[in-house]
Amino acid sequence: MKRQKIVIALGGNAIQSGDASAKAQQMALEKTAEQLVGLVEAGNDIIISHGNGPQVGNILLQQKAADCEKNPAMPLDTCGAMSQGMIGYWLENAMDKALAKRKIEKEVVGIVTRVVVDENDPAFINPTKPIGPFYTKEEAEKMISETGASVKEDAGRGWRKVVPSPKPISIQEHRSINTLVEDGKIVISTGGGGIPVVVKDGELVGVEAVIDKDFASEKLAELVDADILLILTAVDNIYINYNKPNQQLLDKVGTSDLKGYAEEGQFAPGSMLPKVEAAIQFAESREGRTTIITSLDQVVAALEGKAGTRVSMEYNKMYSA
Ligand SMILES: Nc1ncnc2c1ncn2[C@@H]1O[C@H](COP(=O)(O)OP(=O)(O)O)[C@@H](O)[C@H]1O
Ligand SMILES: NC(=O)OP(=O)(O)O
Repeated sequence: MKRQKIVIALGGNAIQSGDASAKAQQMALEKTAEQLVGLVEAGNDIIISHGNGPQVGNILLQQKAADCEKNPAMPLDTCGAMSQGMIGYWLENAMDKALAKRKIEKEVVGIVTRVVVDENDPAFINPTKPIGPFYTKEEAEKMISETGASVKEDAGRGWRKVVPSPKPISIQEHRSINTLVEDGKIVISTGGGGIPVVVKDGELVGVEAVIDKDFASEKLAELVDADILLILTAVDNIYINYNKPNQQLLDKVGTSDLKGYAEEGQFAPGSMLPKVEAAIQFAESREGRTTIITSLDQVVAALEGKAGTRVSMEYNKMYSA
């Protein structure tokens, strides 16, 4: 396999599947790291990013539960930073352990990453990013009437608190991230989509938001000039007519066809749609760039072209030729 620079966006199931305890999440990340090390063993340079929706929502609830004069609740940008540090720390330990098992000597470095957004992004007046635990419809309605909270249905899975999710414009630490990866380090960065900041009077100021980690990973992949954006989630492939009797797996798809499928409404907003949009954006950002969407189990096979969905402009030409 040719050596490639890969930005990996880890989906929720790589960190947490039900049990939100530290132990369970650390164990999930150990399994995740075992798979990711396969990419390092094959000689690739990797930068790992990850989601934080469940974790940042839980941290926010913990803040509110403890809120008092001597122990004030922290704002959402700071909760995002906490989730980034927490998951980054677990991931560093998990990667170290998996590397040691395979006798690979590589340093793992976590970077606290700030992501610049636009303070006029329309997302600030239309919160859409689900965070924290799931609620029933009845619980959600009670929360809305009692607290005025923004709570919405999340892709058919239940009801969750929603917060603004502005689009990433730039990644403050991208040059240092690239220096580290070029120096052979495994870098963990842009966790939870990055800590959202806006530029005010020449300074970076945190804002109440959670950036989508697939969009932030895409931005990072462009900025570090990655070859591949690897989006890992719970399914092996993207499908059209997903979960219907005529479901069809996509293995290689051109960005033009994928845009068409998205316009048809093939991808659920809030779950597969942001991944598809990020996939198209990266694949179209420059000739030769590929996005792969697959599951953790298929990660090495997908890099070898034997699994997963590959998105590239190359396939537009192939099918229109
Ligand atoms: N057309 C589709 N093809 C594949 N998966 C889809 C599709 N539409 C919706 N999905 C769902 O989207 C999920 C991925 O979104 P989500 O769980 O939000 O991502 P994450 O892994 O980042 O937490 C898949 O596990 C699948 O259930
Ligand atoms: N920040 C973010 O996109 O997290 P999730 O992937 O967990 O929703």
